[in-house]
Amino acid sequence: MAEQLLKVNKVDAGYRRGAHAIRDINLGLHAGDALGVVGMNGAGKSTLMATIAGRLVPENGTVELEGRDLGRMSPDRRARQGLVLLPEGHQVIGALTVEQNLLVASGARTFRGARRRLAAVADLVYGLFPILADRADQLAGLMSGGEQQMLSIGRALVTGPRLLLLDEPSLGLAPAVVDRIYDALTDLRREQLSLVVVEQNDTRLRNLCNKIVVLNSGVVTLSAATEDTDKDAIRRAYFGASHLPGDAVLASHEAEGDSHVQG
Ligand SMILES: Nc1ncnc2c1ncn2[C@@H]1O[C@H](COP(=O)(O)OP(=O)(O)OP(=O)(O)O)[C@@H](O)[C@H]1O
Repeated sequence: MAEQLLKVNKVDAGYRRGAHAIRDINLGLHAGDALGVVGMNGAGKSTLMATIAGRLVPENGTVELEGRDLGRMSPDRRARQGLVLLPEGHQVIGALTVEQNLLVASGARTFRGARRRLAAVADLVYGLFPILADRADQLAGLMSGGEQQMLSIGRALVTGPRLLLLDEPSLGLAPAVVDRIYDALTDLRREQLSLVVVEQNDTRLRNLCNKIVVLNSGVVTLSAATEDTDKDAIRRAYFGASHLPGDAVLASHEAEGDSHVQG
């Protein structure tokens, strides 16, 4: 079998020595895979993403890219290797225009270099999100939450990722906007971009991703091919076998995930 693009091997990580927010995490991803990570508030999803991206150094275990232990490699260097994190919240510079945001995000040292990098992915970025082309000269800070999220994804794409980590890309967005974002992520998968996507709710992840992991209190409680799992199995892993709630509790979580108001 081909070498894994990403391997997370027995990782413990956290914010204080000995107090692990995530424990004994094992994950594997091949090129072209999309892995969905689901879990409730505080389950450890962002901690896992931060650890893969190099913002946190694991206390135990390793994160490997194509078989190479990334050790203490900085997030910037990981991004240059194609491992790019889009953290929670909109990652735009409000005082710059849409196009300037994309140029700055390219990381090129010269304006000409930035233009070249943007030109190389412009068809992809503007094809996914035509509104970014229409609003190229608008200040990013004046755009809606949904448009800012599209620009955030555009900024990540300009860096030329091979593996894109998205932390709750639907957070705070209206369902129609979330649909638009997930359509774009589906298109990116077709372009062979590998993805790890974190959400509190599994509904959209099950359509996008070929693998699903559920985190509960910092540990993996389910790890499966999406086709081998179903909503009930995810629900049990999500809440933990010792605490199976009634439908009302899950429904309220699902409603929370699907009914954010800002677009
Ligand atoms: N910067 C931090 N310093 C100390 N503890 C933290 C920090 N960030 C997160 N934690 C703790 O680590 C645990 C996991 O948090 P994490 O943010 O990874 O969960 P999450 O699944 O991403 O939650 P959410 O869906 O609310 O973003 C929680 O107990 C949280 O309180």
